[in-house]
Amino acid sequence: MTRAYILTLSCPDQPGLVAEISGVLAECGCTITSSHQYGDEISGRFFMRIAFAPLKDEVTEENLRATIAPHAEKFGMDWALHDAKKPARVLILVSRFDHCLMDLLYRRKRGDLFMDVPAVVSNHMDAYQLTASYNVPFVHMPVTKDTKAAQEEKLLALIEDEKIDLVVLARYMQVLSDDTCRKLAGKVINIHHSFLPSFKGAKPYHQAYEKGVKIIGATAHYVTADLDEGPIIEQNVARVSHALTPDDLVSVGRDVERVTLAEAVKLHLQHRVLLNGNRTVIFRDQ
Ligand SMILES: Nc1nc2c(c(=O)[nH]1)N[C@@H](CN(C=O)c1ccc(C(=O)N[C@@H](CCC(=O)O)C(=O)O)cc1)CN2
Repeated sequence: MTRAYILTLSCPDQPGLVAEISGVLAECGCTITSSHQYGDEISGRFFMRIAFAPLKDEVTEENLRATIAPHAEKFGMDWALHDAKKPARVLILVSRFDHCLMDLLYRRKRGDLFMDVPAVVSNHMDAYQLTASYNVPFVHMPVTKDTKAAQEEKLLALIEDEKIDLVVLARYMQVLSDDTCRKLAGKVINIHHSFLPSFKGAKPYHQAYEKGVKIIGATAHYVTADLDEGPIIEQNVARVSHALTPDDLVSVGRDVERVTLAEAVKLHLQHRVLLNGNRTVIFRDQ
């Protein structure tokens, strides 16, 4: 099987970074298949994503890491090397509304999302049938004010036991604790059903209706302890009119939400999203 890797990195910007990294990969007998870089003038940081393939069998992930490490240290890089042929293990959390869950499971079945889904977790039973229809294990974790902490401990144990790489909140309507957010930093993506920063909270469509907006949207972002404030990955919008009721807005929003979340998950799985403080750098292939 042909091997392929993705290197992502960020560091203080300075001359010679691209030459240094491409030189290291050439030294390892690797060919670069795609490369994106960006220098943020305001933060002074440099960001890079390189997809490459070894041309020699003796080049392994282990010796690639050993070769890259001293060069990365020299430049103070935050870096990660990913095996592009290894599917990520993704845990999906959902409450009652299953449109985003259905979209993710369908795209995985079609091969549009390169991931394994060891389980779906929900605080309700509404999504059980859908999950079962995709032969994915369903874990029911009801949450009340009294059981929230204990249920989050069970969730963290499941994430560890299943070696989960990414948690997706696909309309999961419980706020994760600060401690859980810290432990899972950069590994949880949420779909918020508004065009953030407008209409934060649990009922954005009703807020939008009351405001009489002409455009509604959805926002996929990394989850932080600050509700609906995490780094934004993807956003989309749809035009609406005065004639639409709050329920109509919910209906229009479903398609915007599922498309926005699926795109954000795809970008993350392809290691095209790099964190830049509370913002993101997105390296799309077109
Ligand atoms: N730590 C975080 N946890 C979660 C976030 C987040 O940004 N940070 N996003 C939410 C999803 N969400 C909006 O996108 C959201 C979900 C729920 C609520 C809310 O107020 N929930 C109430 C309970 C509501 C219910 O039981 O139906 C609450 O938790 O008291 C606001 C926003 C997912 N988690």
